[in-house]
Amino acid sequence: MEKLDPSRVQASLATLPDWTLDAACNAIHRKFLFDGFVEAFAFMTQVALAAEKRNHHPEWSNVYNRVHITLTTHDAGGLTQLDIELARYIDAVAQRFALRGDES
Ligand SMILES: C[C@H](O)[C@H](O)[C@H]1CNC2=NC(N)=NC(=O)C2=N1
Repeated sequence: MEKLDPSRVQASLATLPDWTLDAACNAIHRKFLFDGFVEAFAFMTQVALAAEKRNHHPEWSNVYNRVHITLTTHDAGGLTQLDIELARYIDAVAQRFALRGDES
């Protein structure tokens, strides 16, 4: 999978307003705040199954009701279309939960 060039990254991010690009433009990240651990883990379970199906996996951490996700393509050394598509899927899953915000 080809690394996206900077203009493609910018264009894709325009459609993913809740995701932040890192300084090196090699990864995007988003923080989620759920009602509690059960909701956070249910969200993670759905994302995990989709990630495994795509063979494209998030870097993430969870503390109680917080989930922090970073997406990058290790094999390409940066962002690819796989990250953009996984981010879109993750946003769709998150929409089914009552998010308390994405502040940390
Ligand atoms: C061997 C296996 O196919 C690769 O390591 C896959 C697995 N999941 C992956 N996930 C992500 N985010 N980036 C990768 O480059 C990647 N590579």
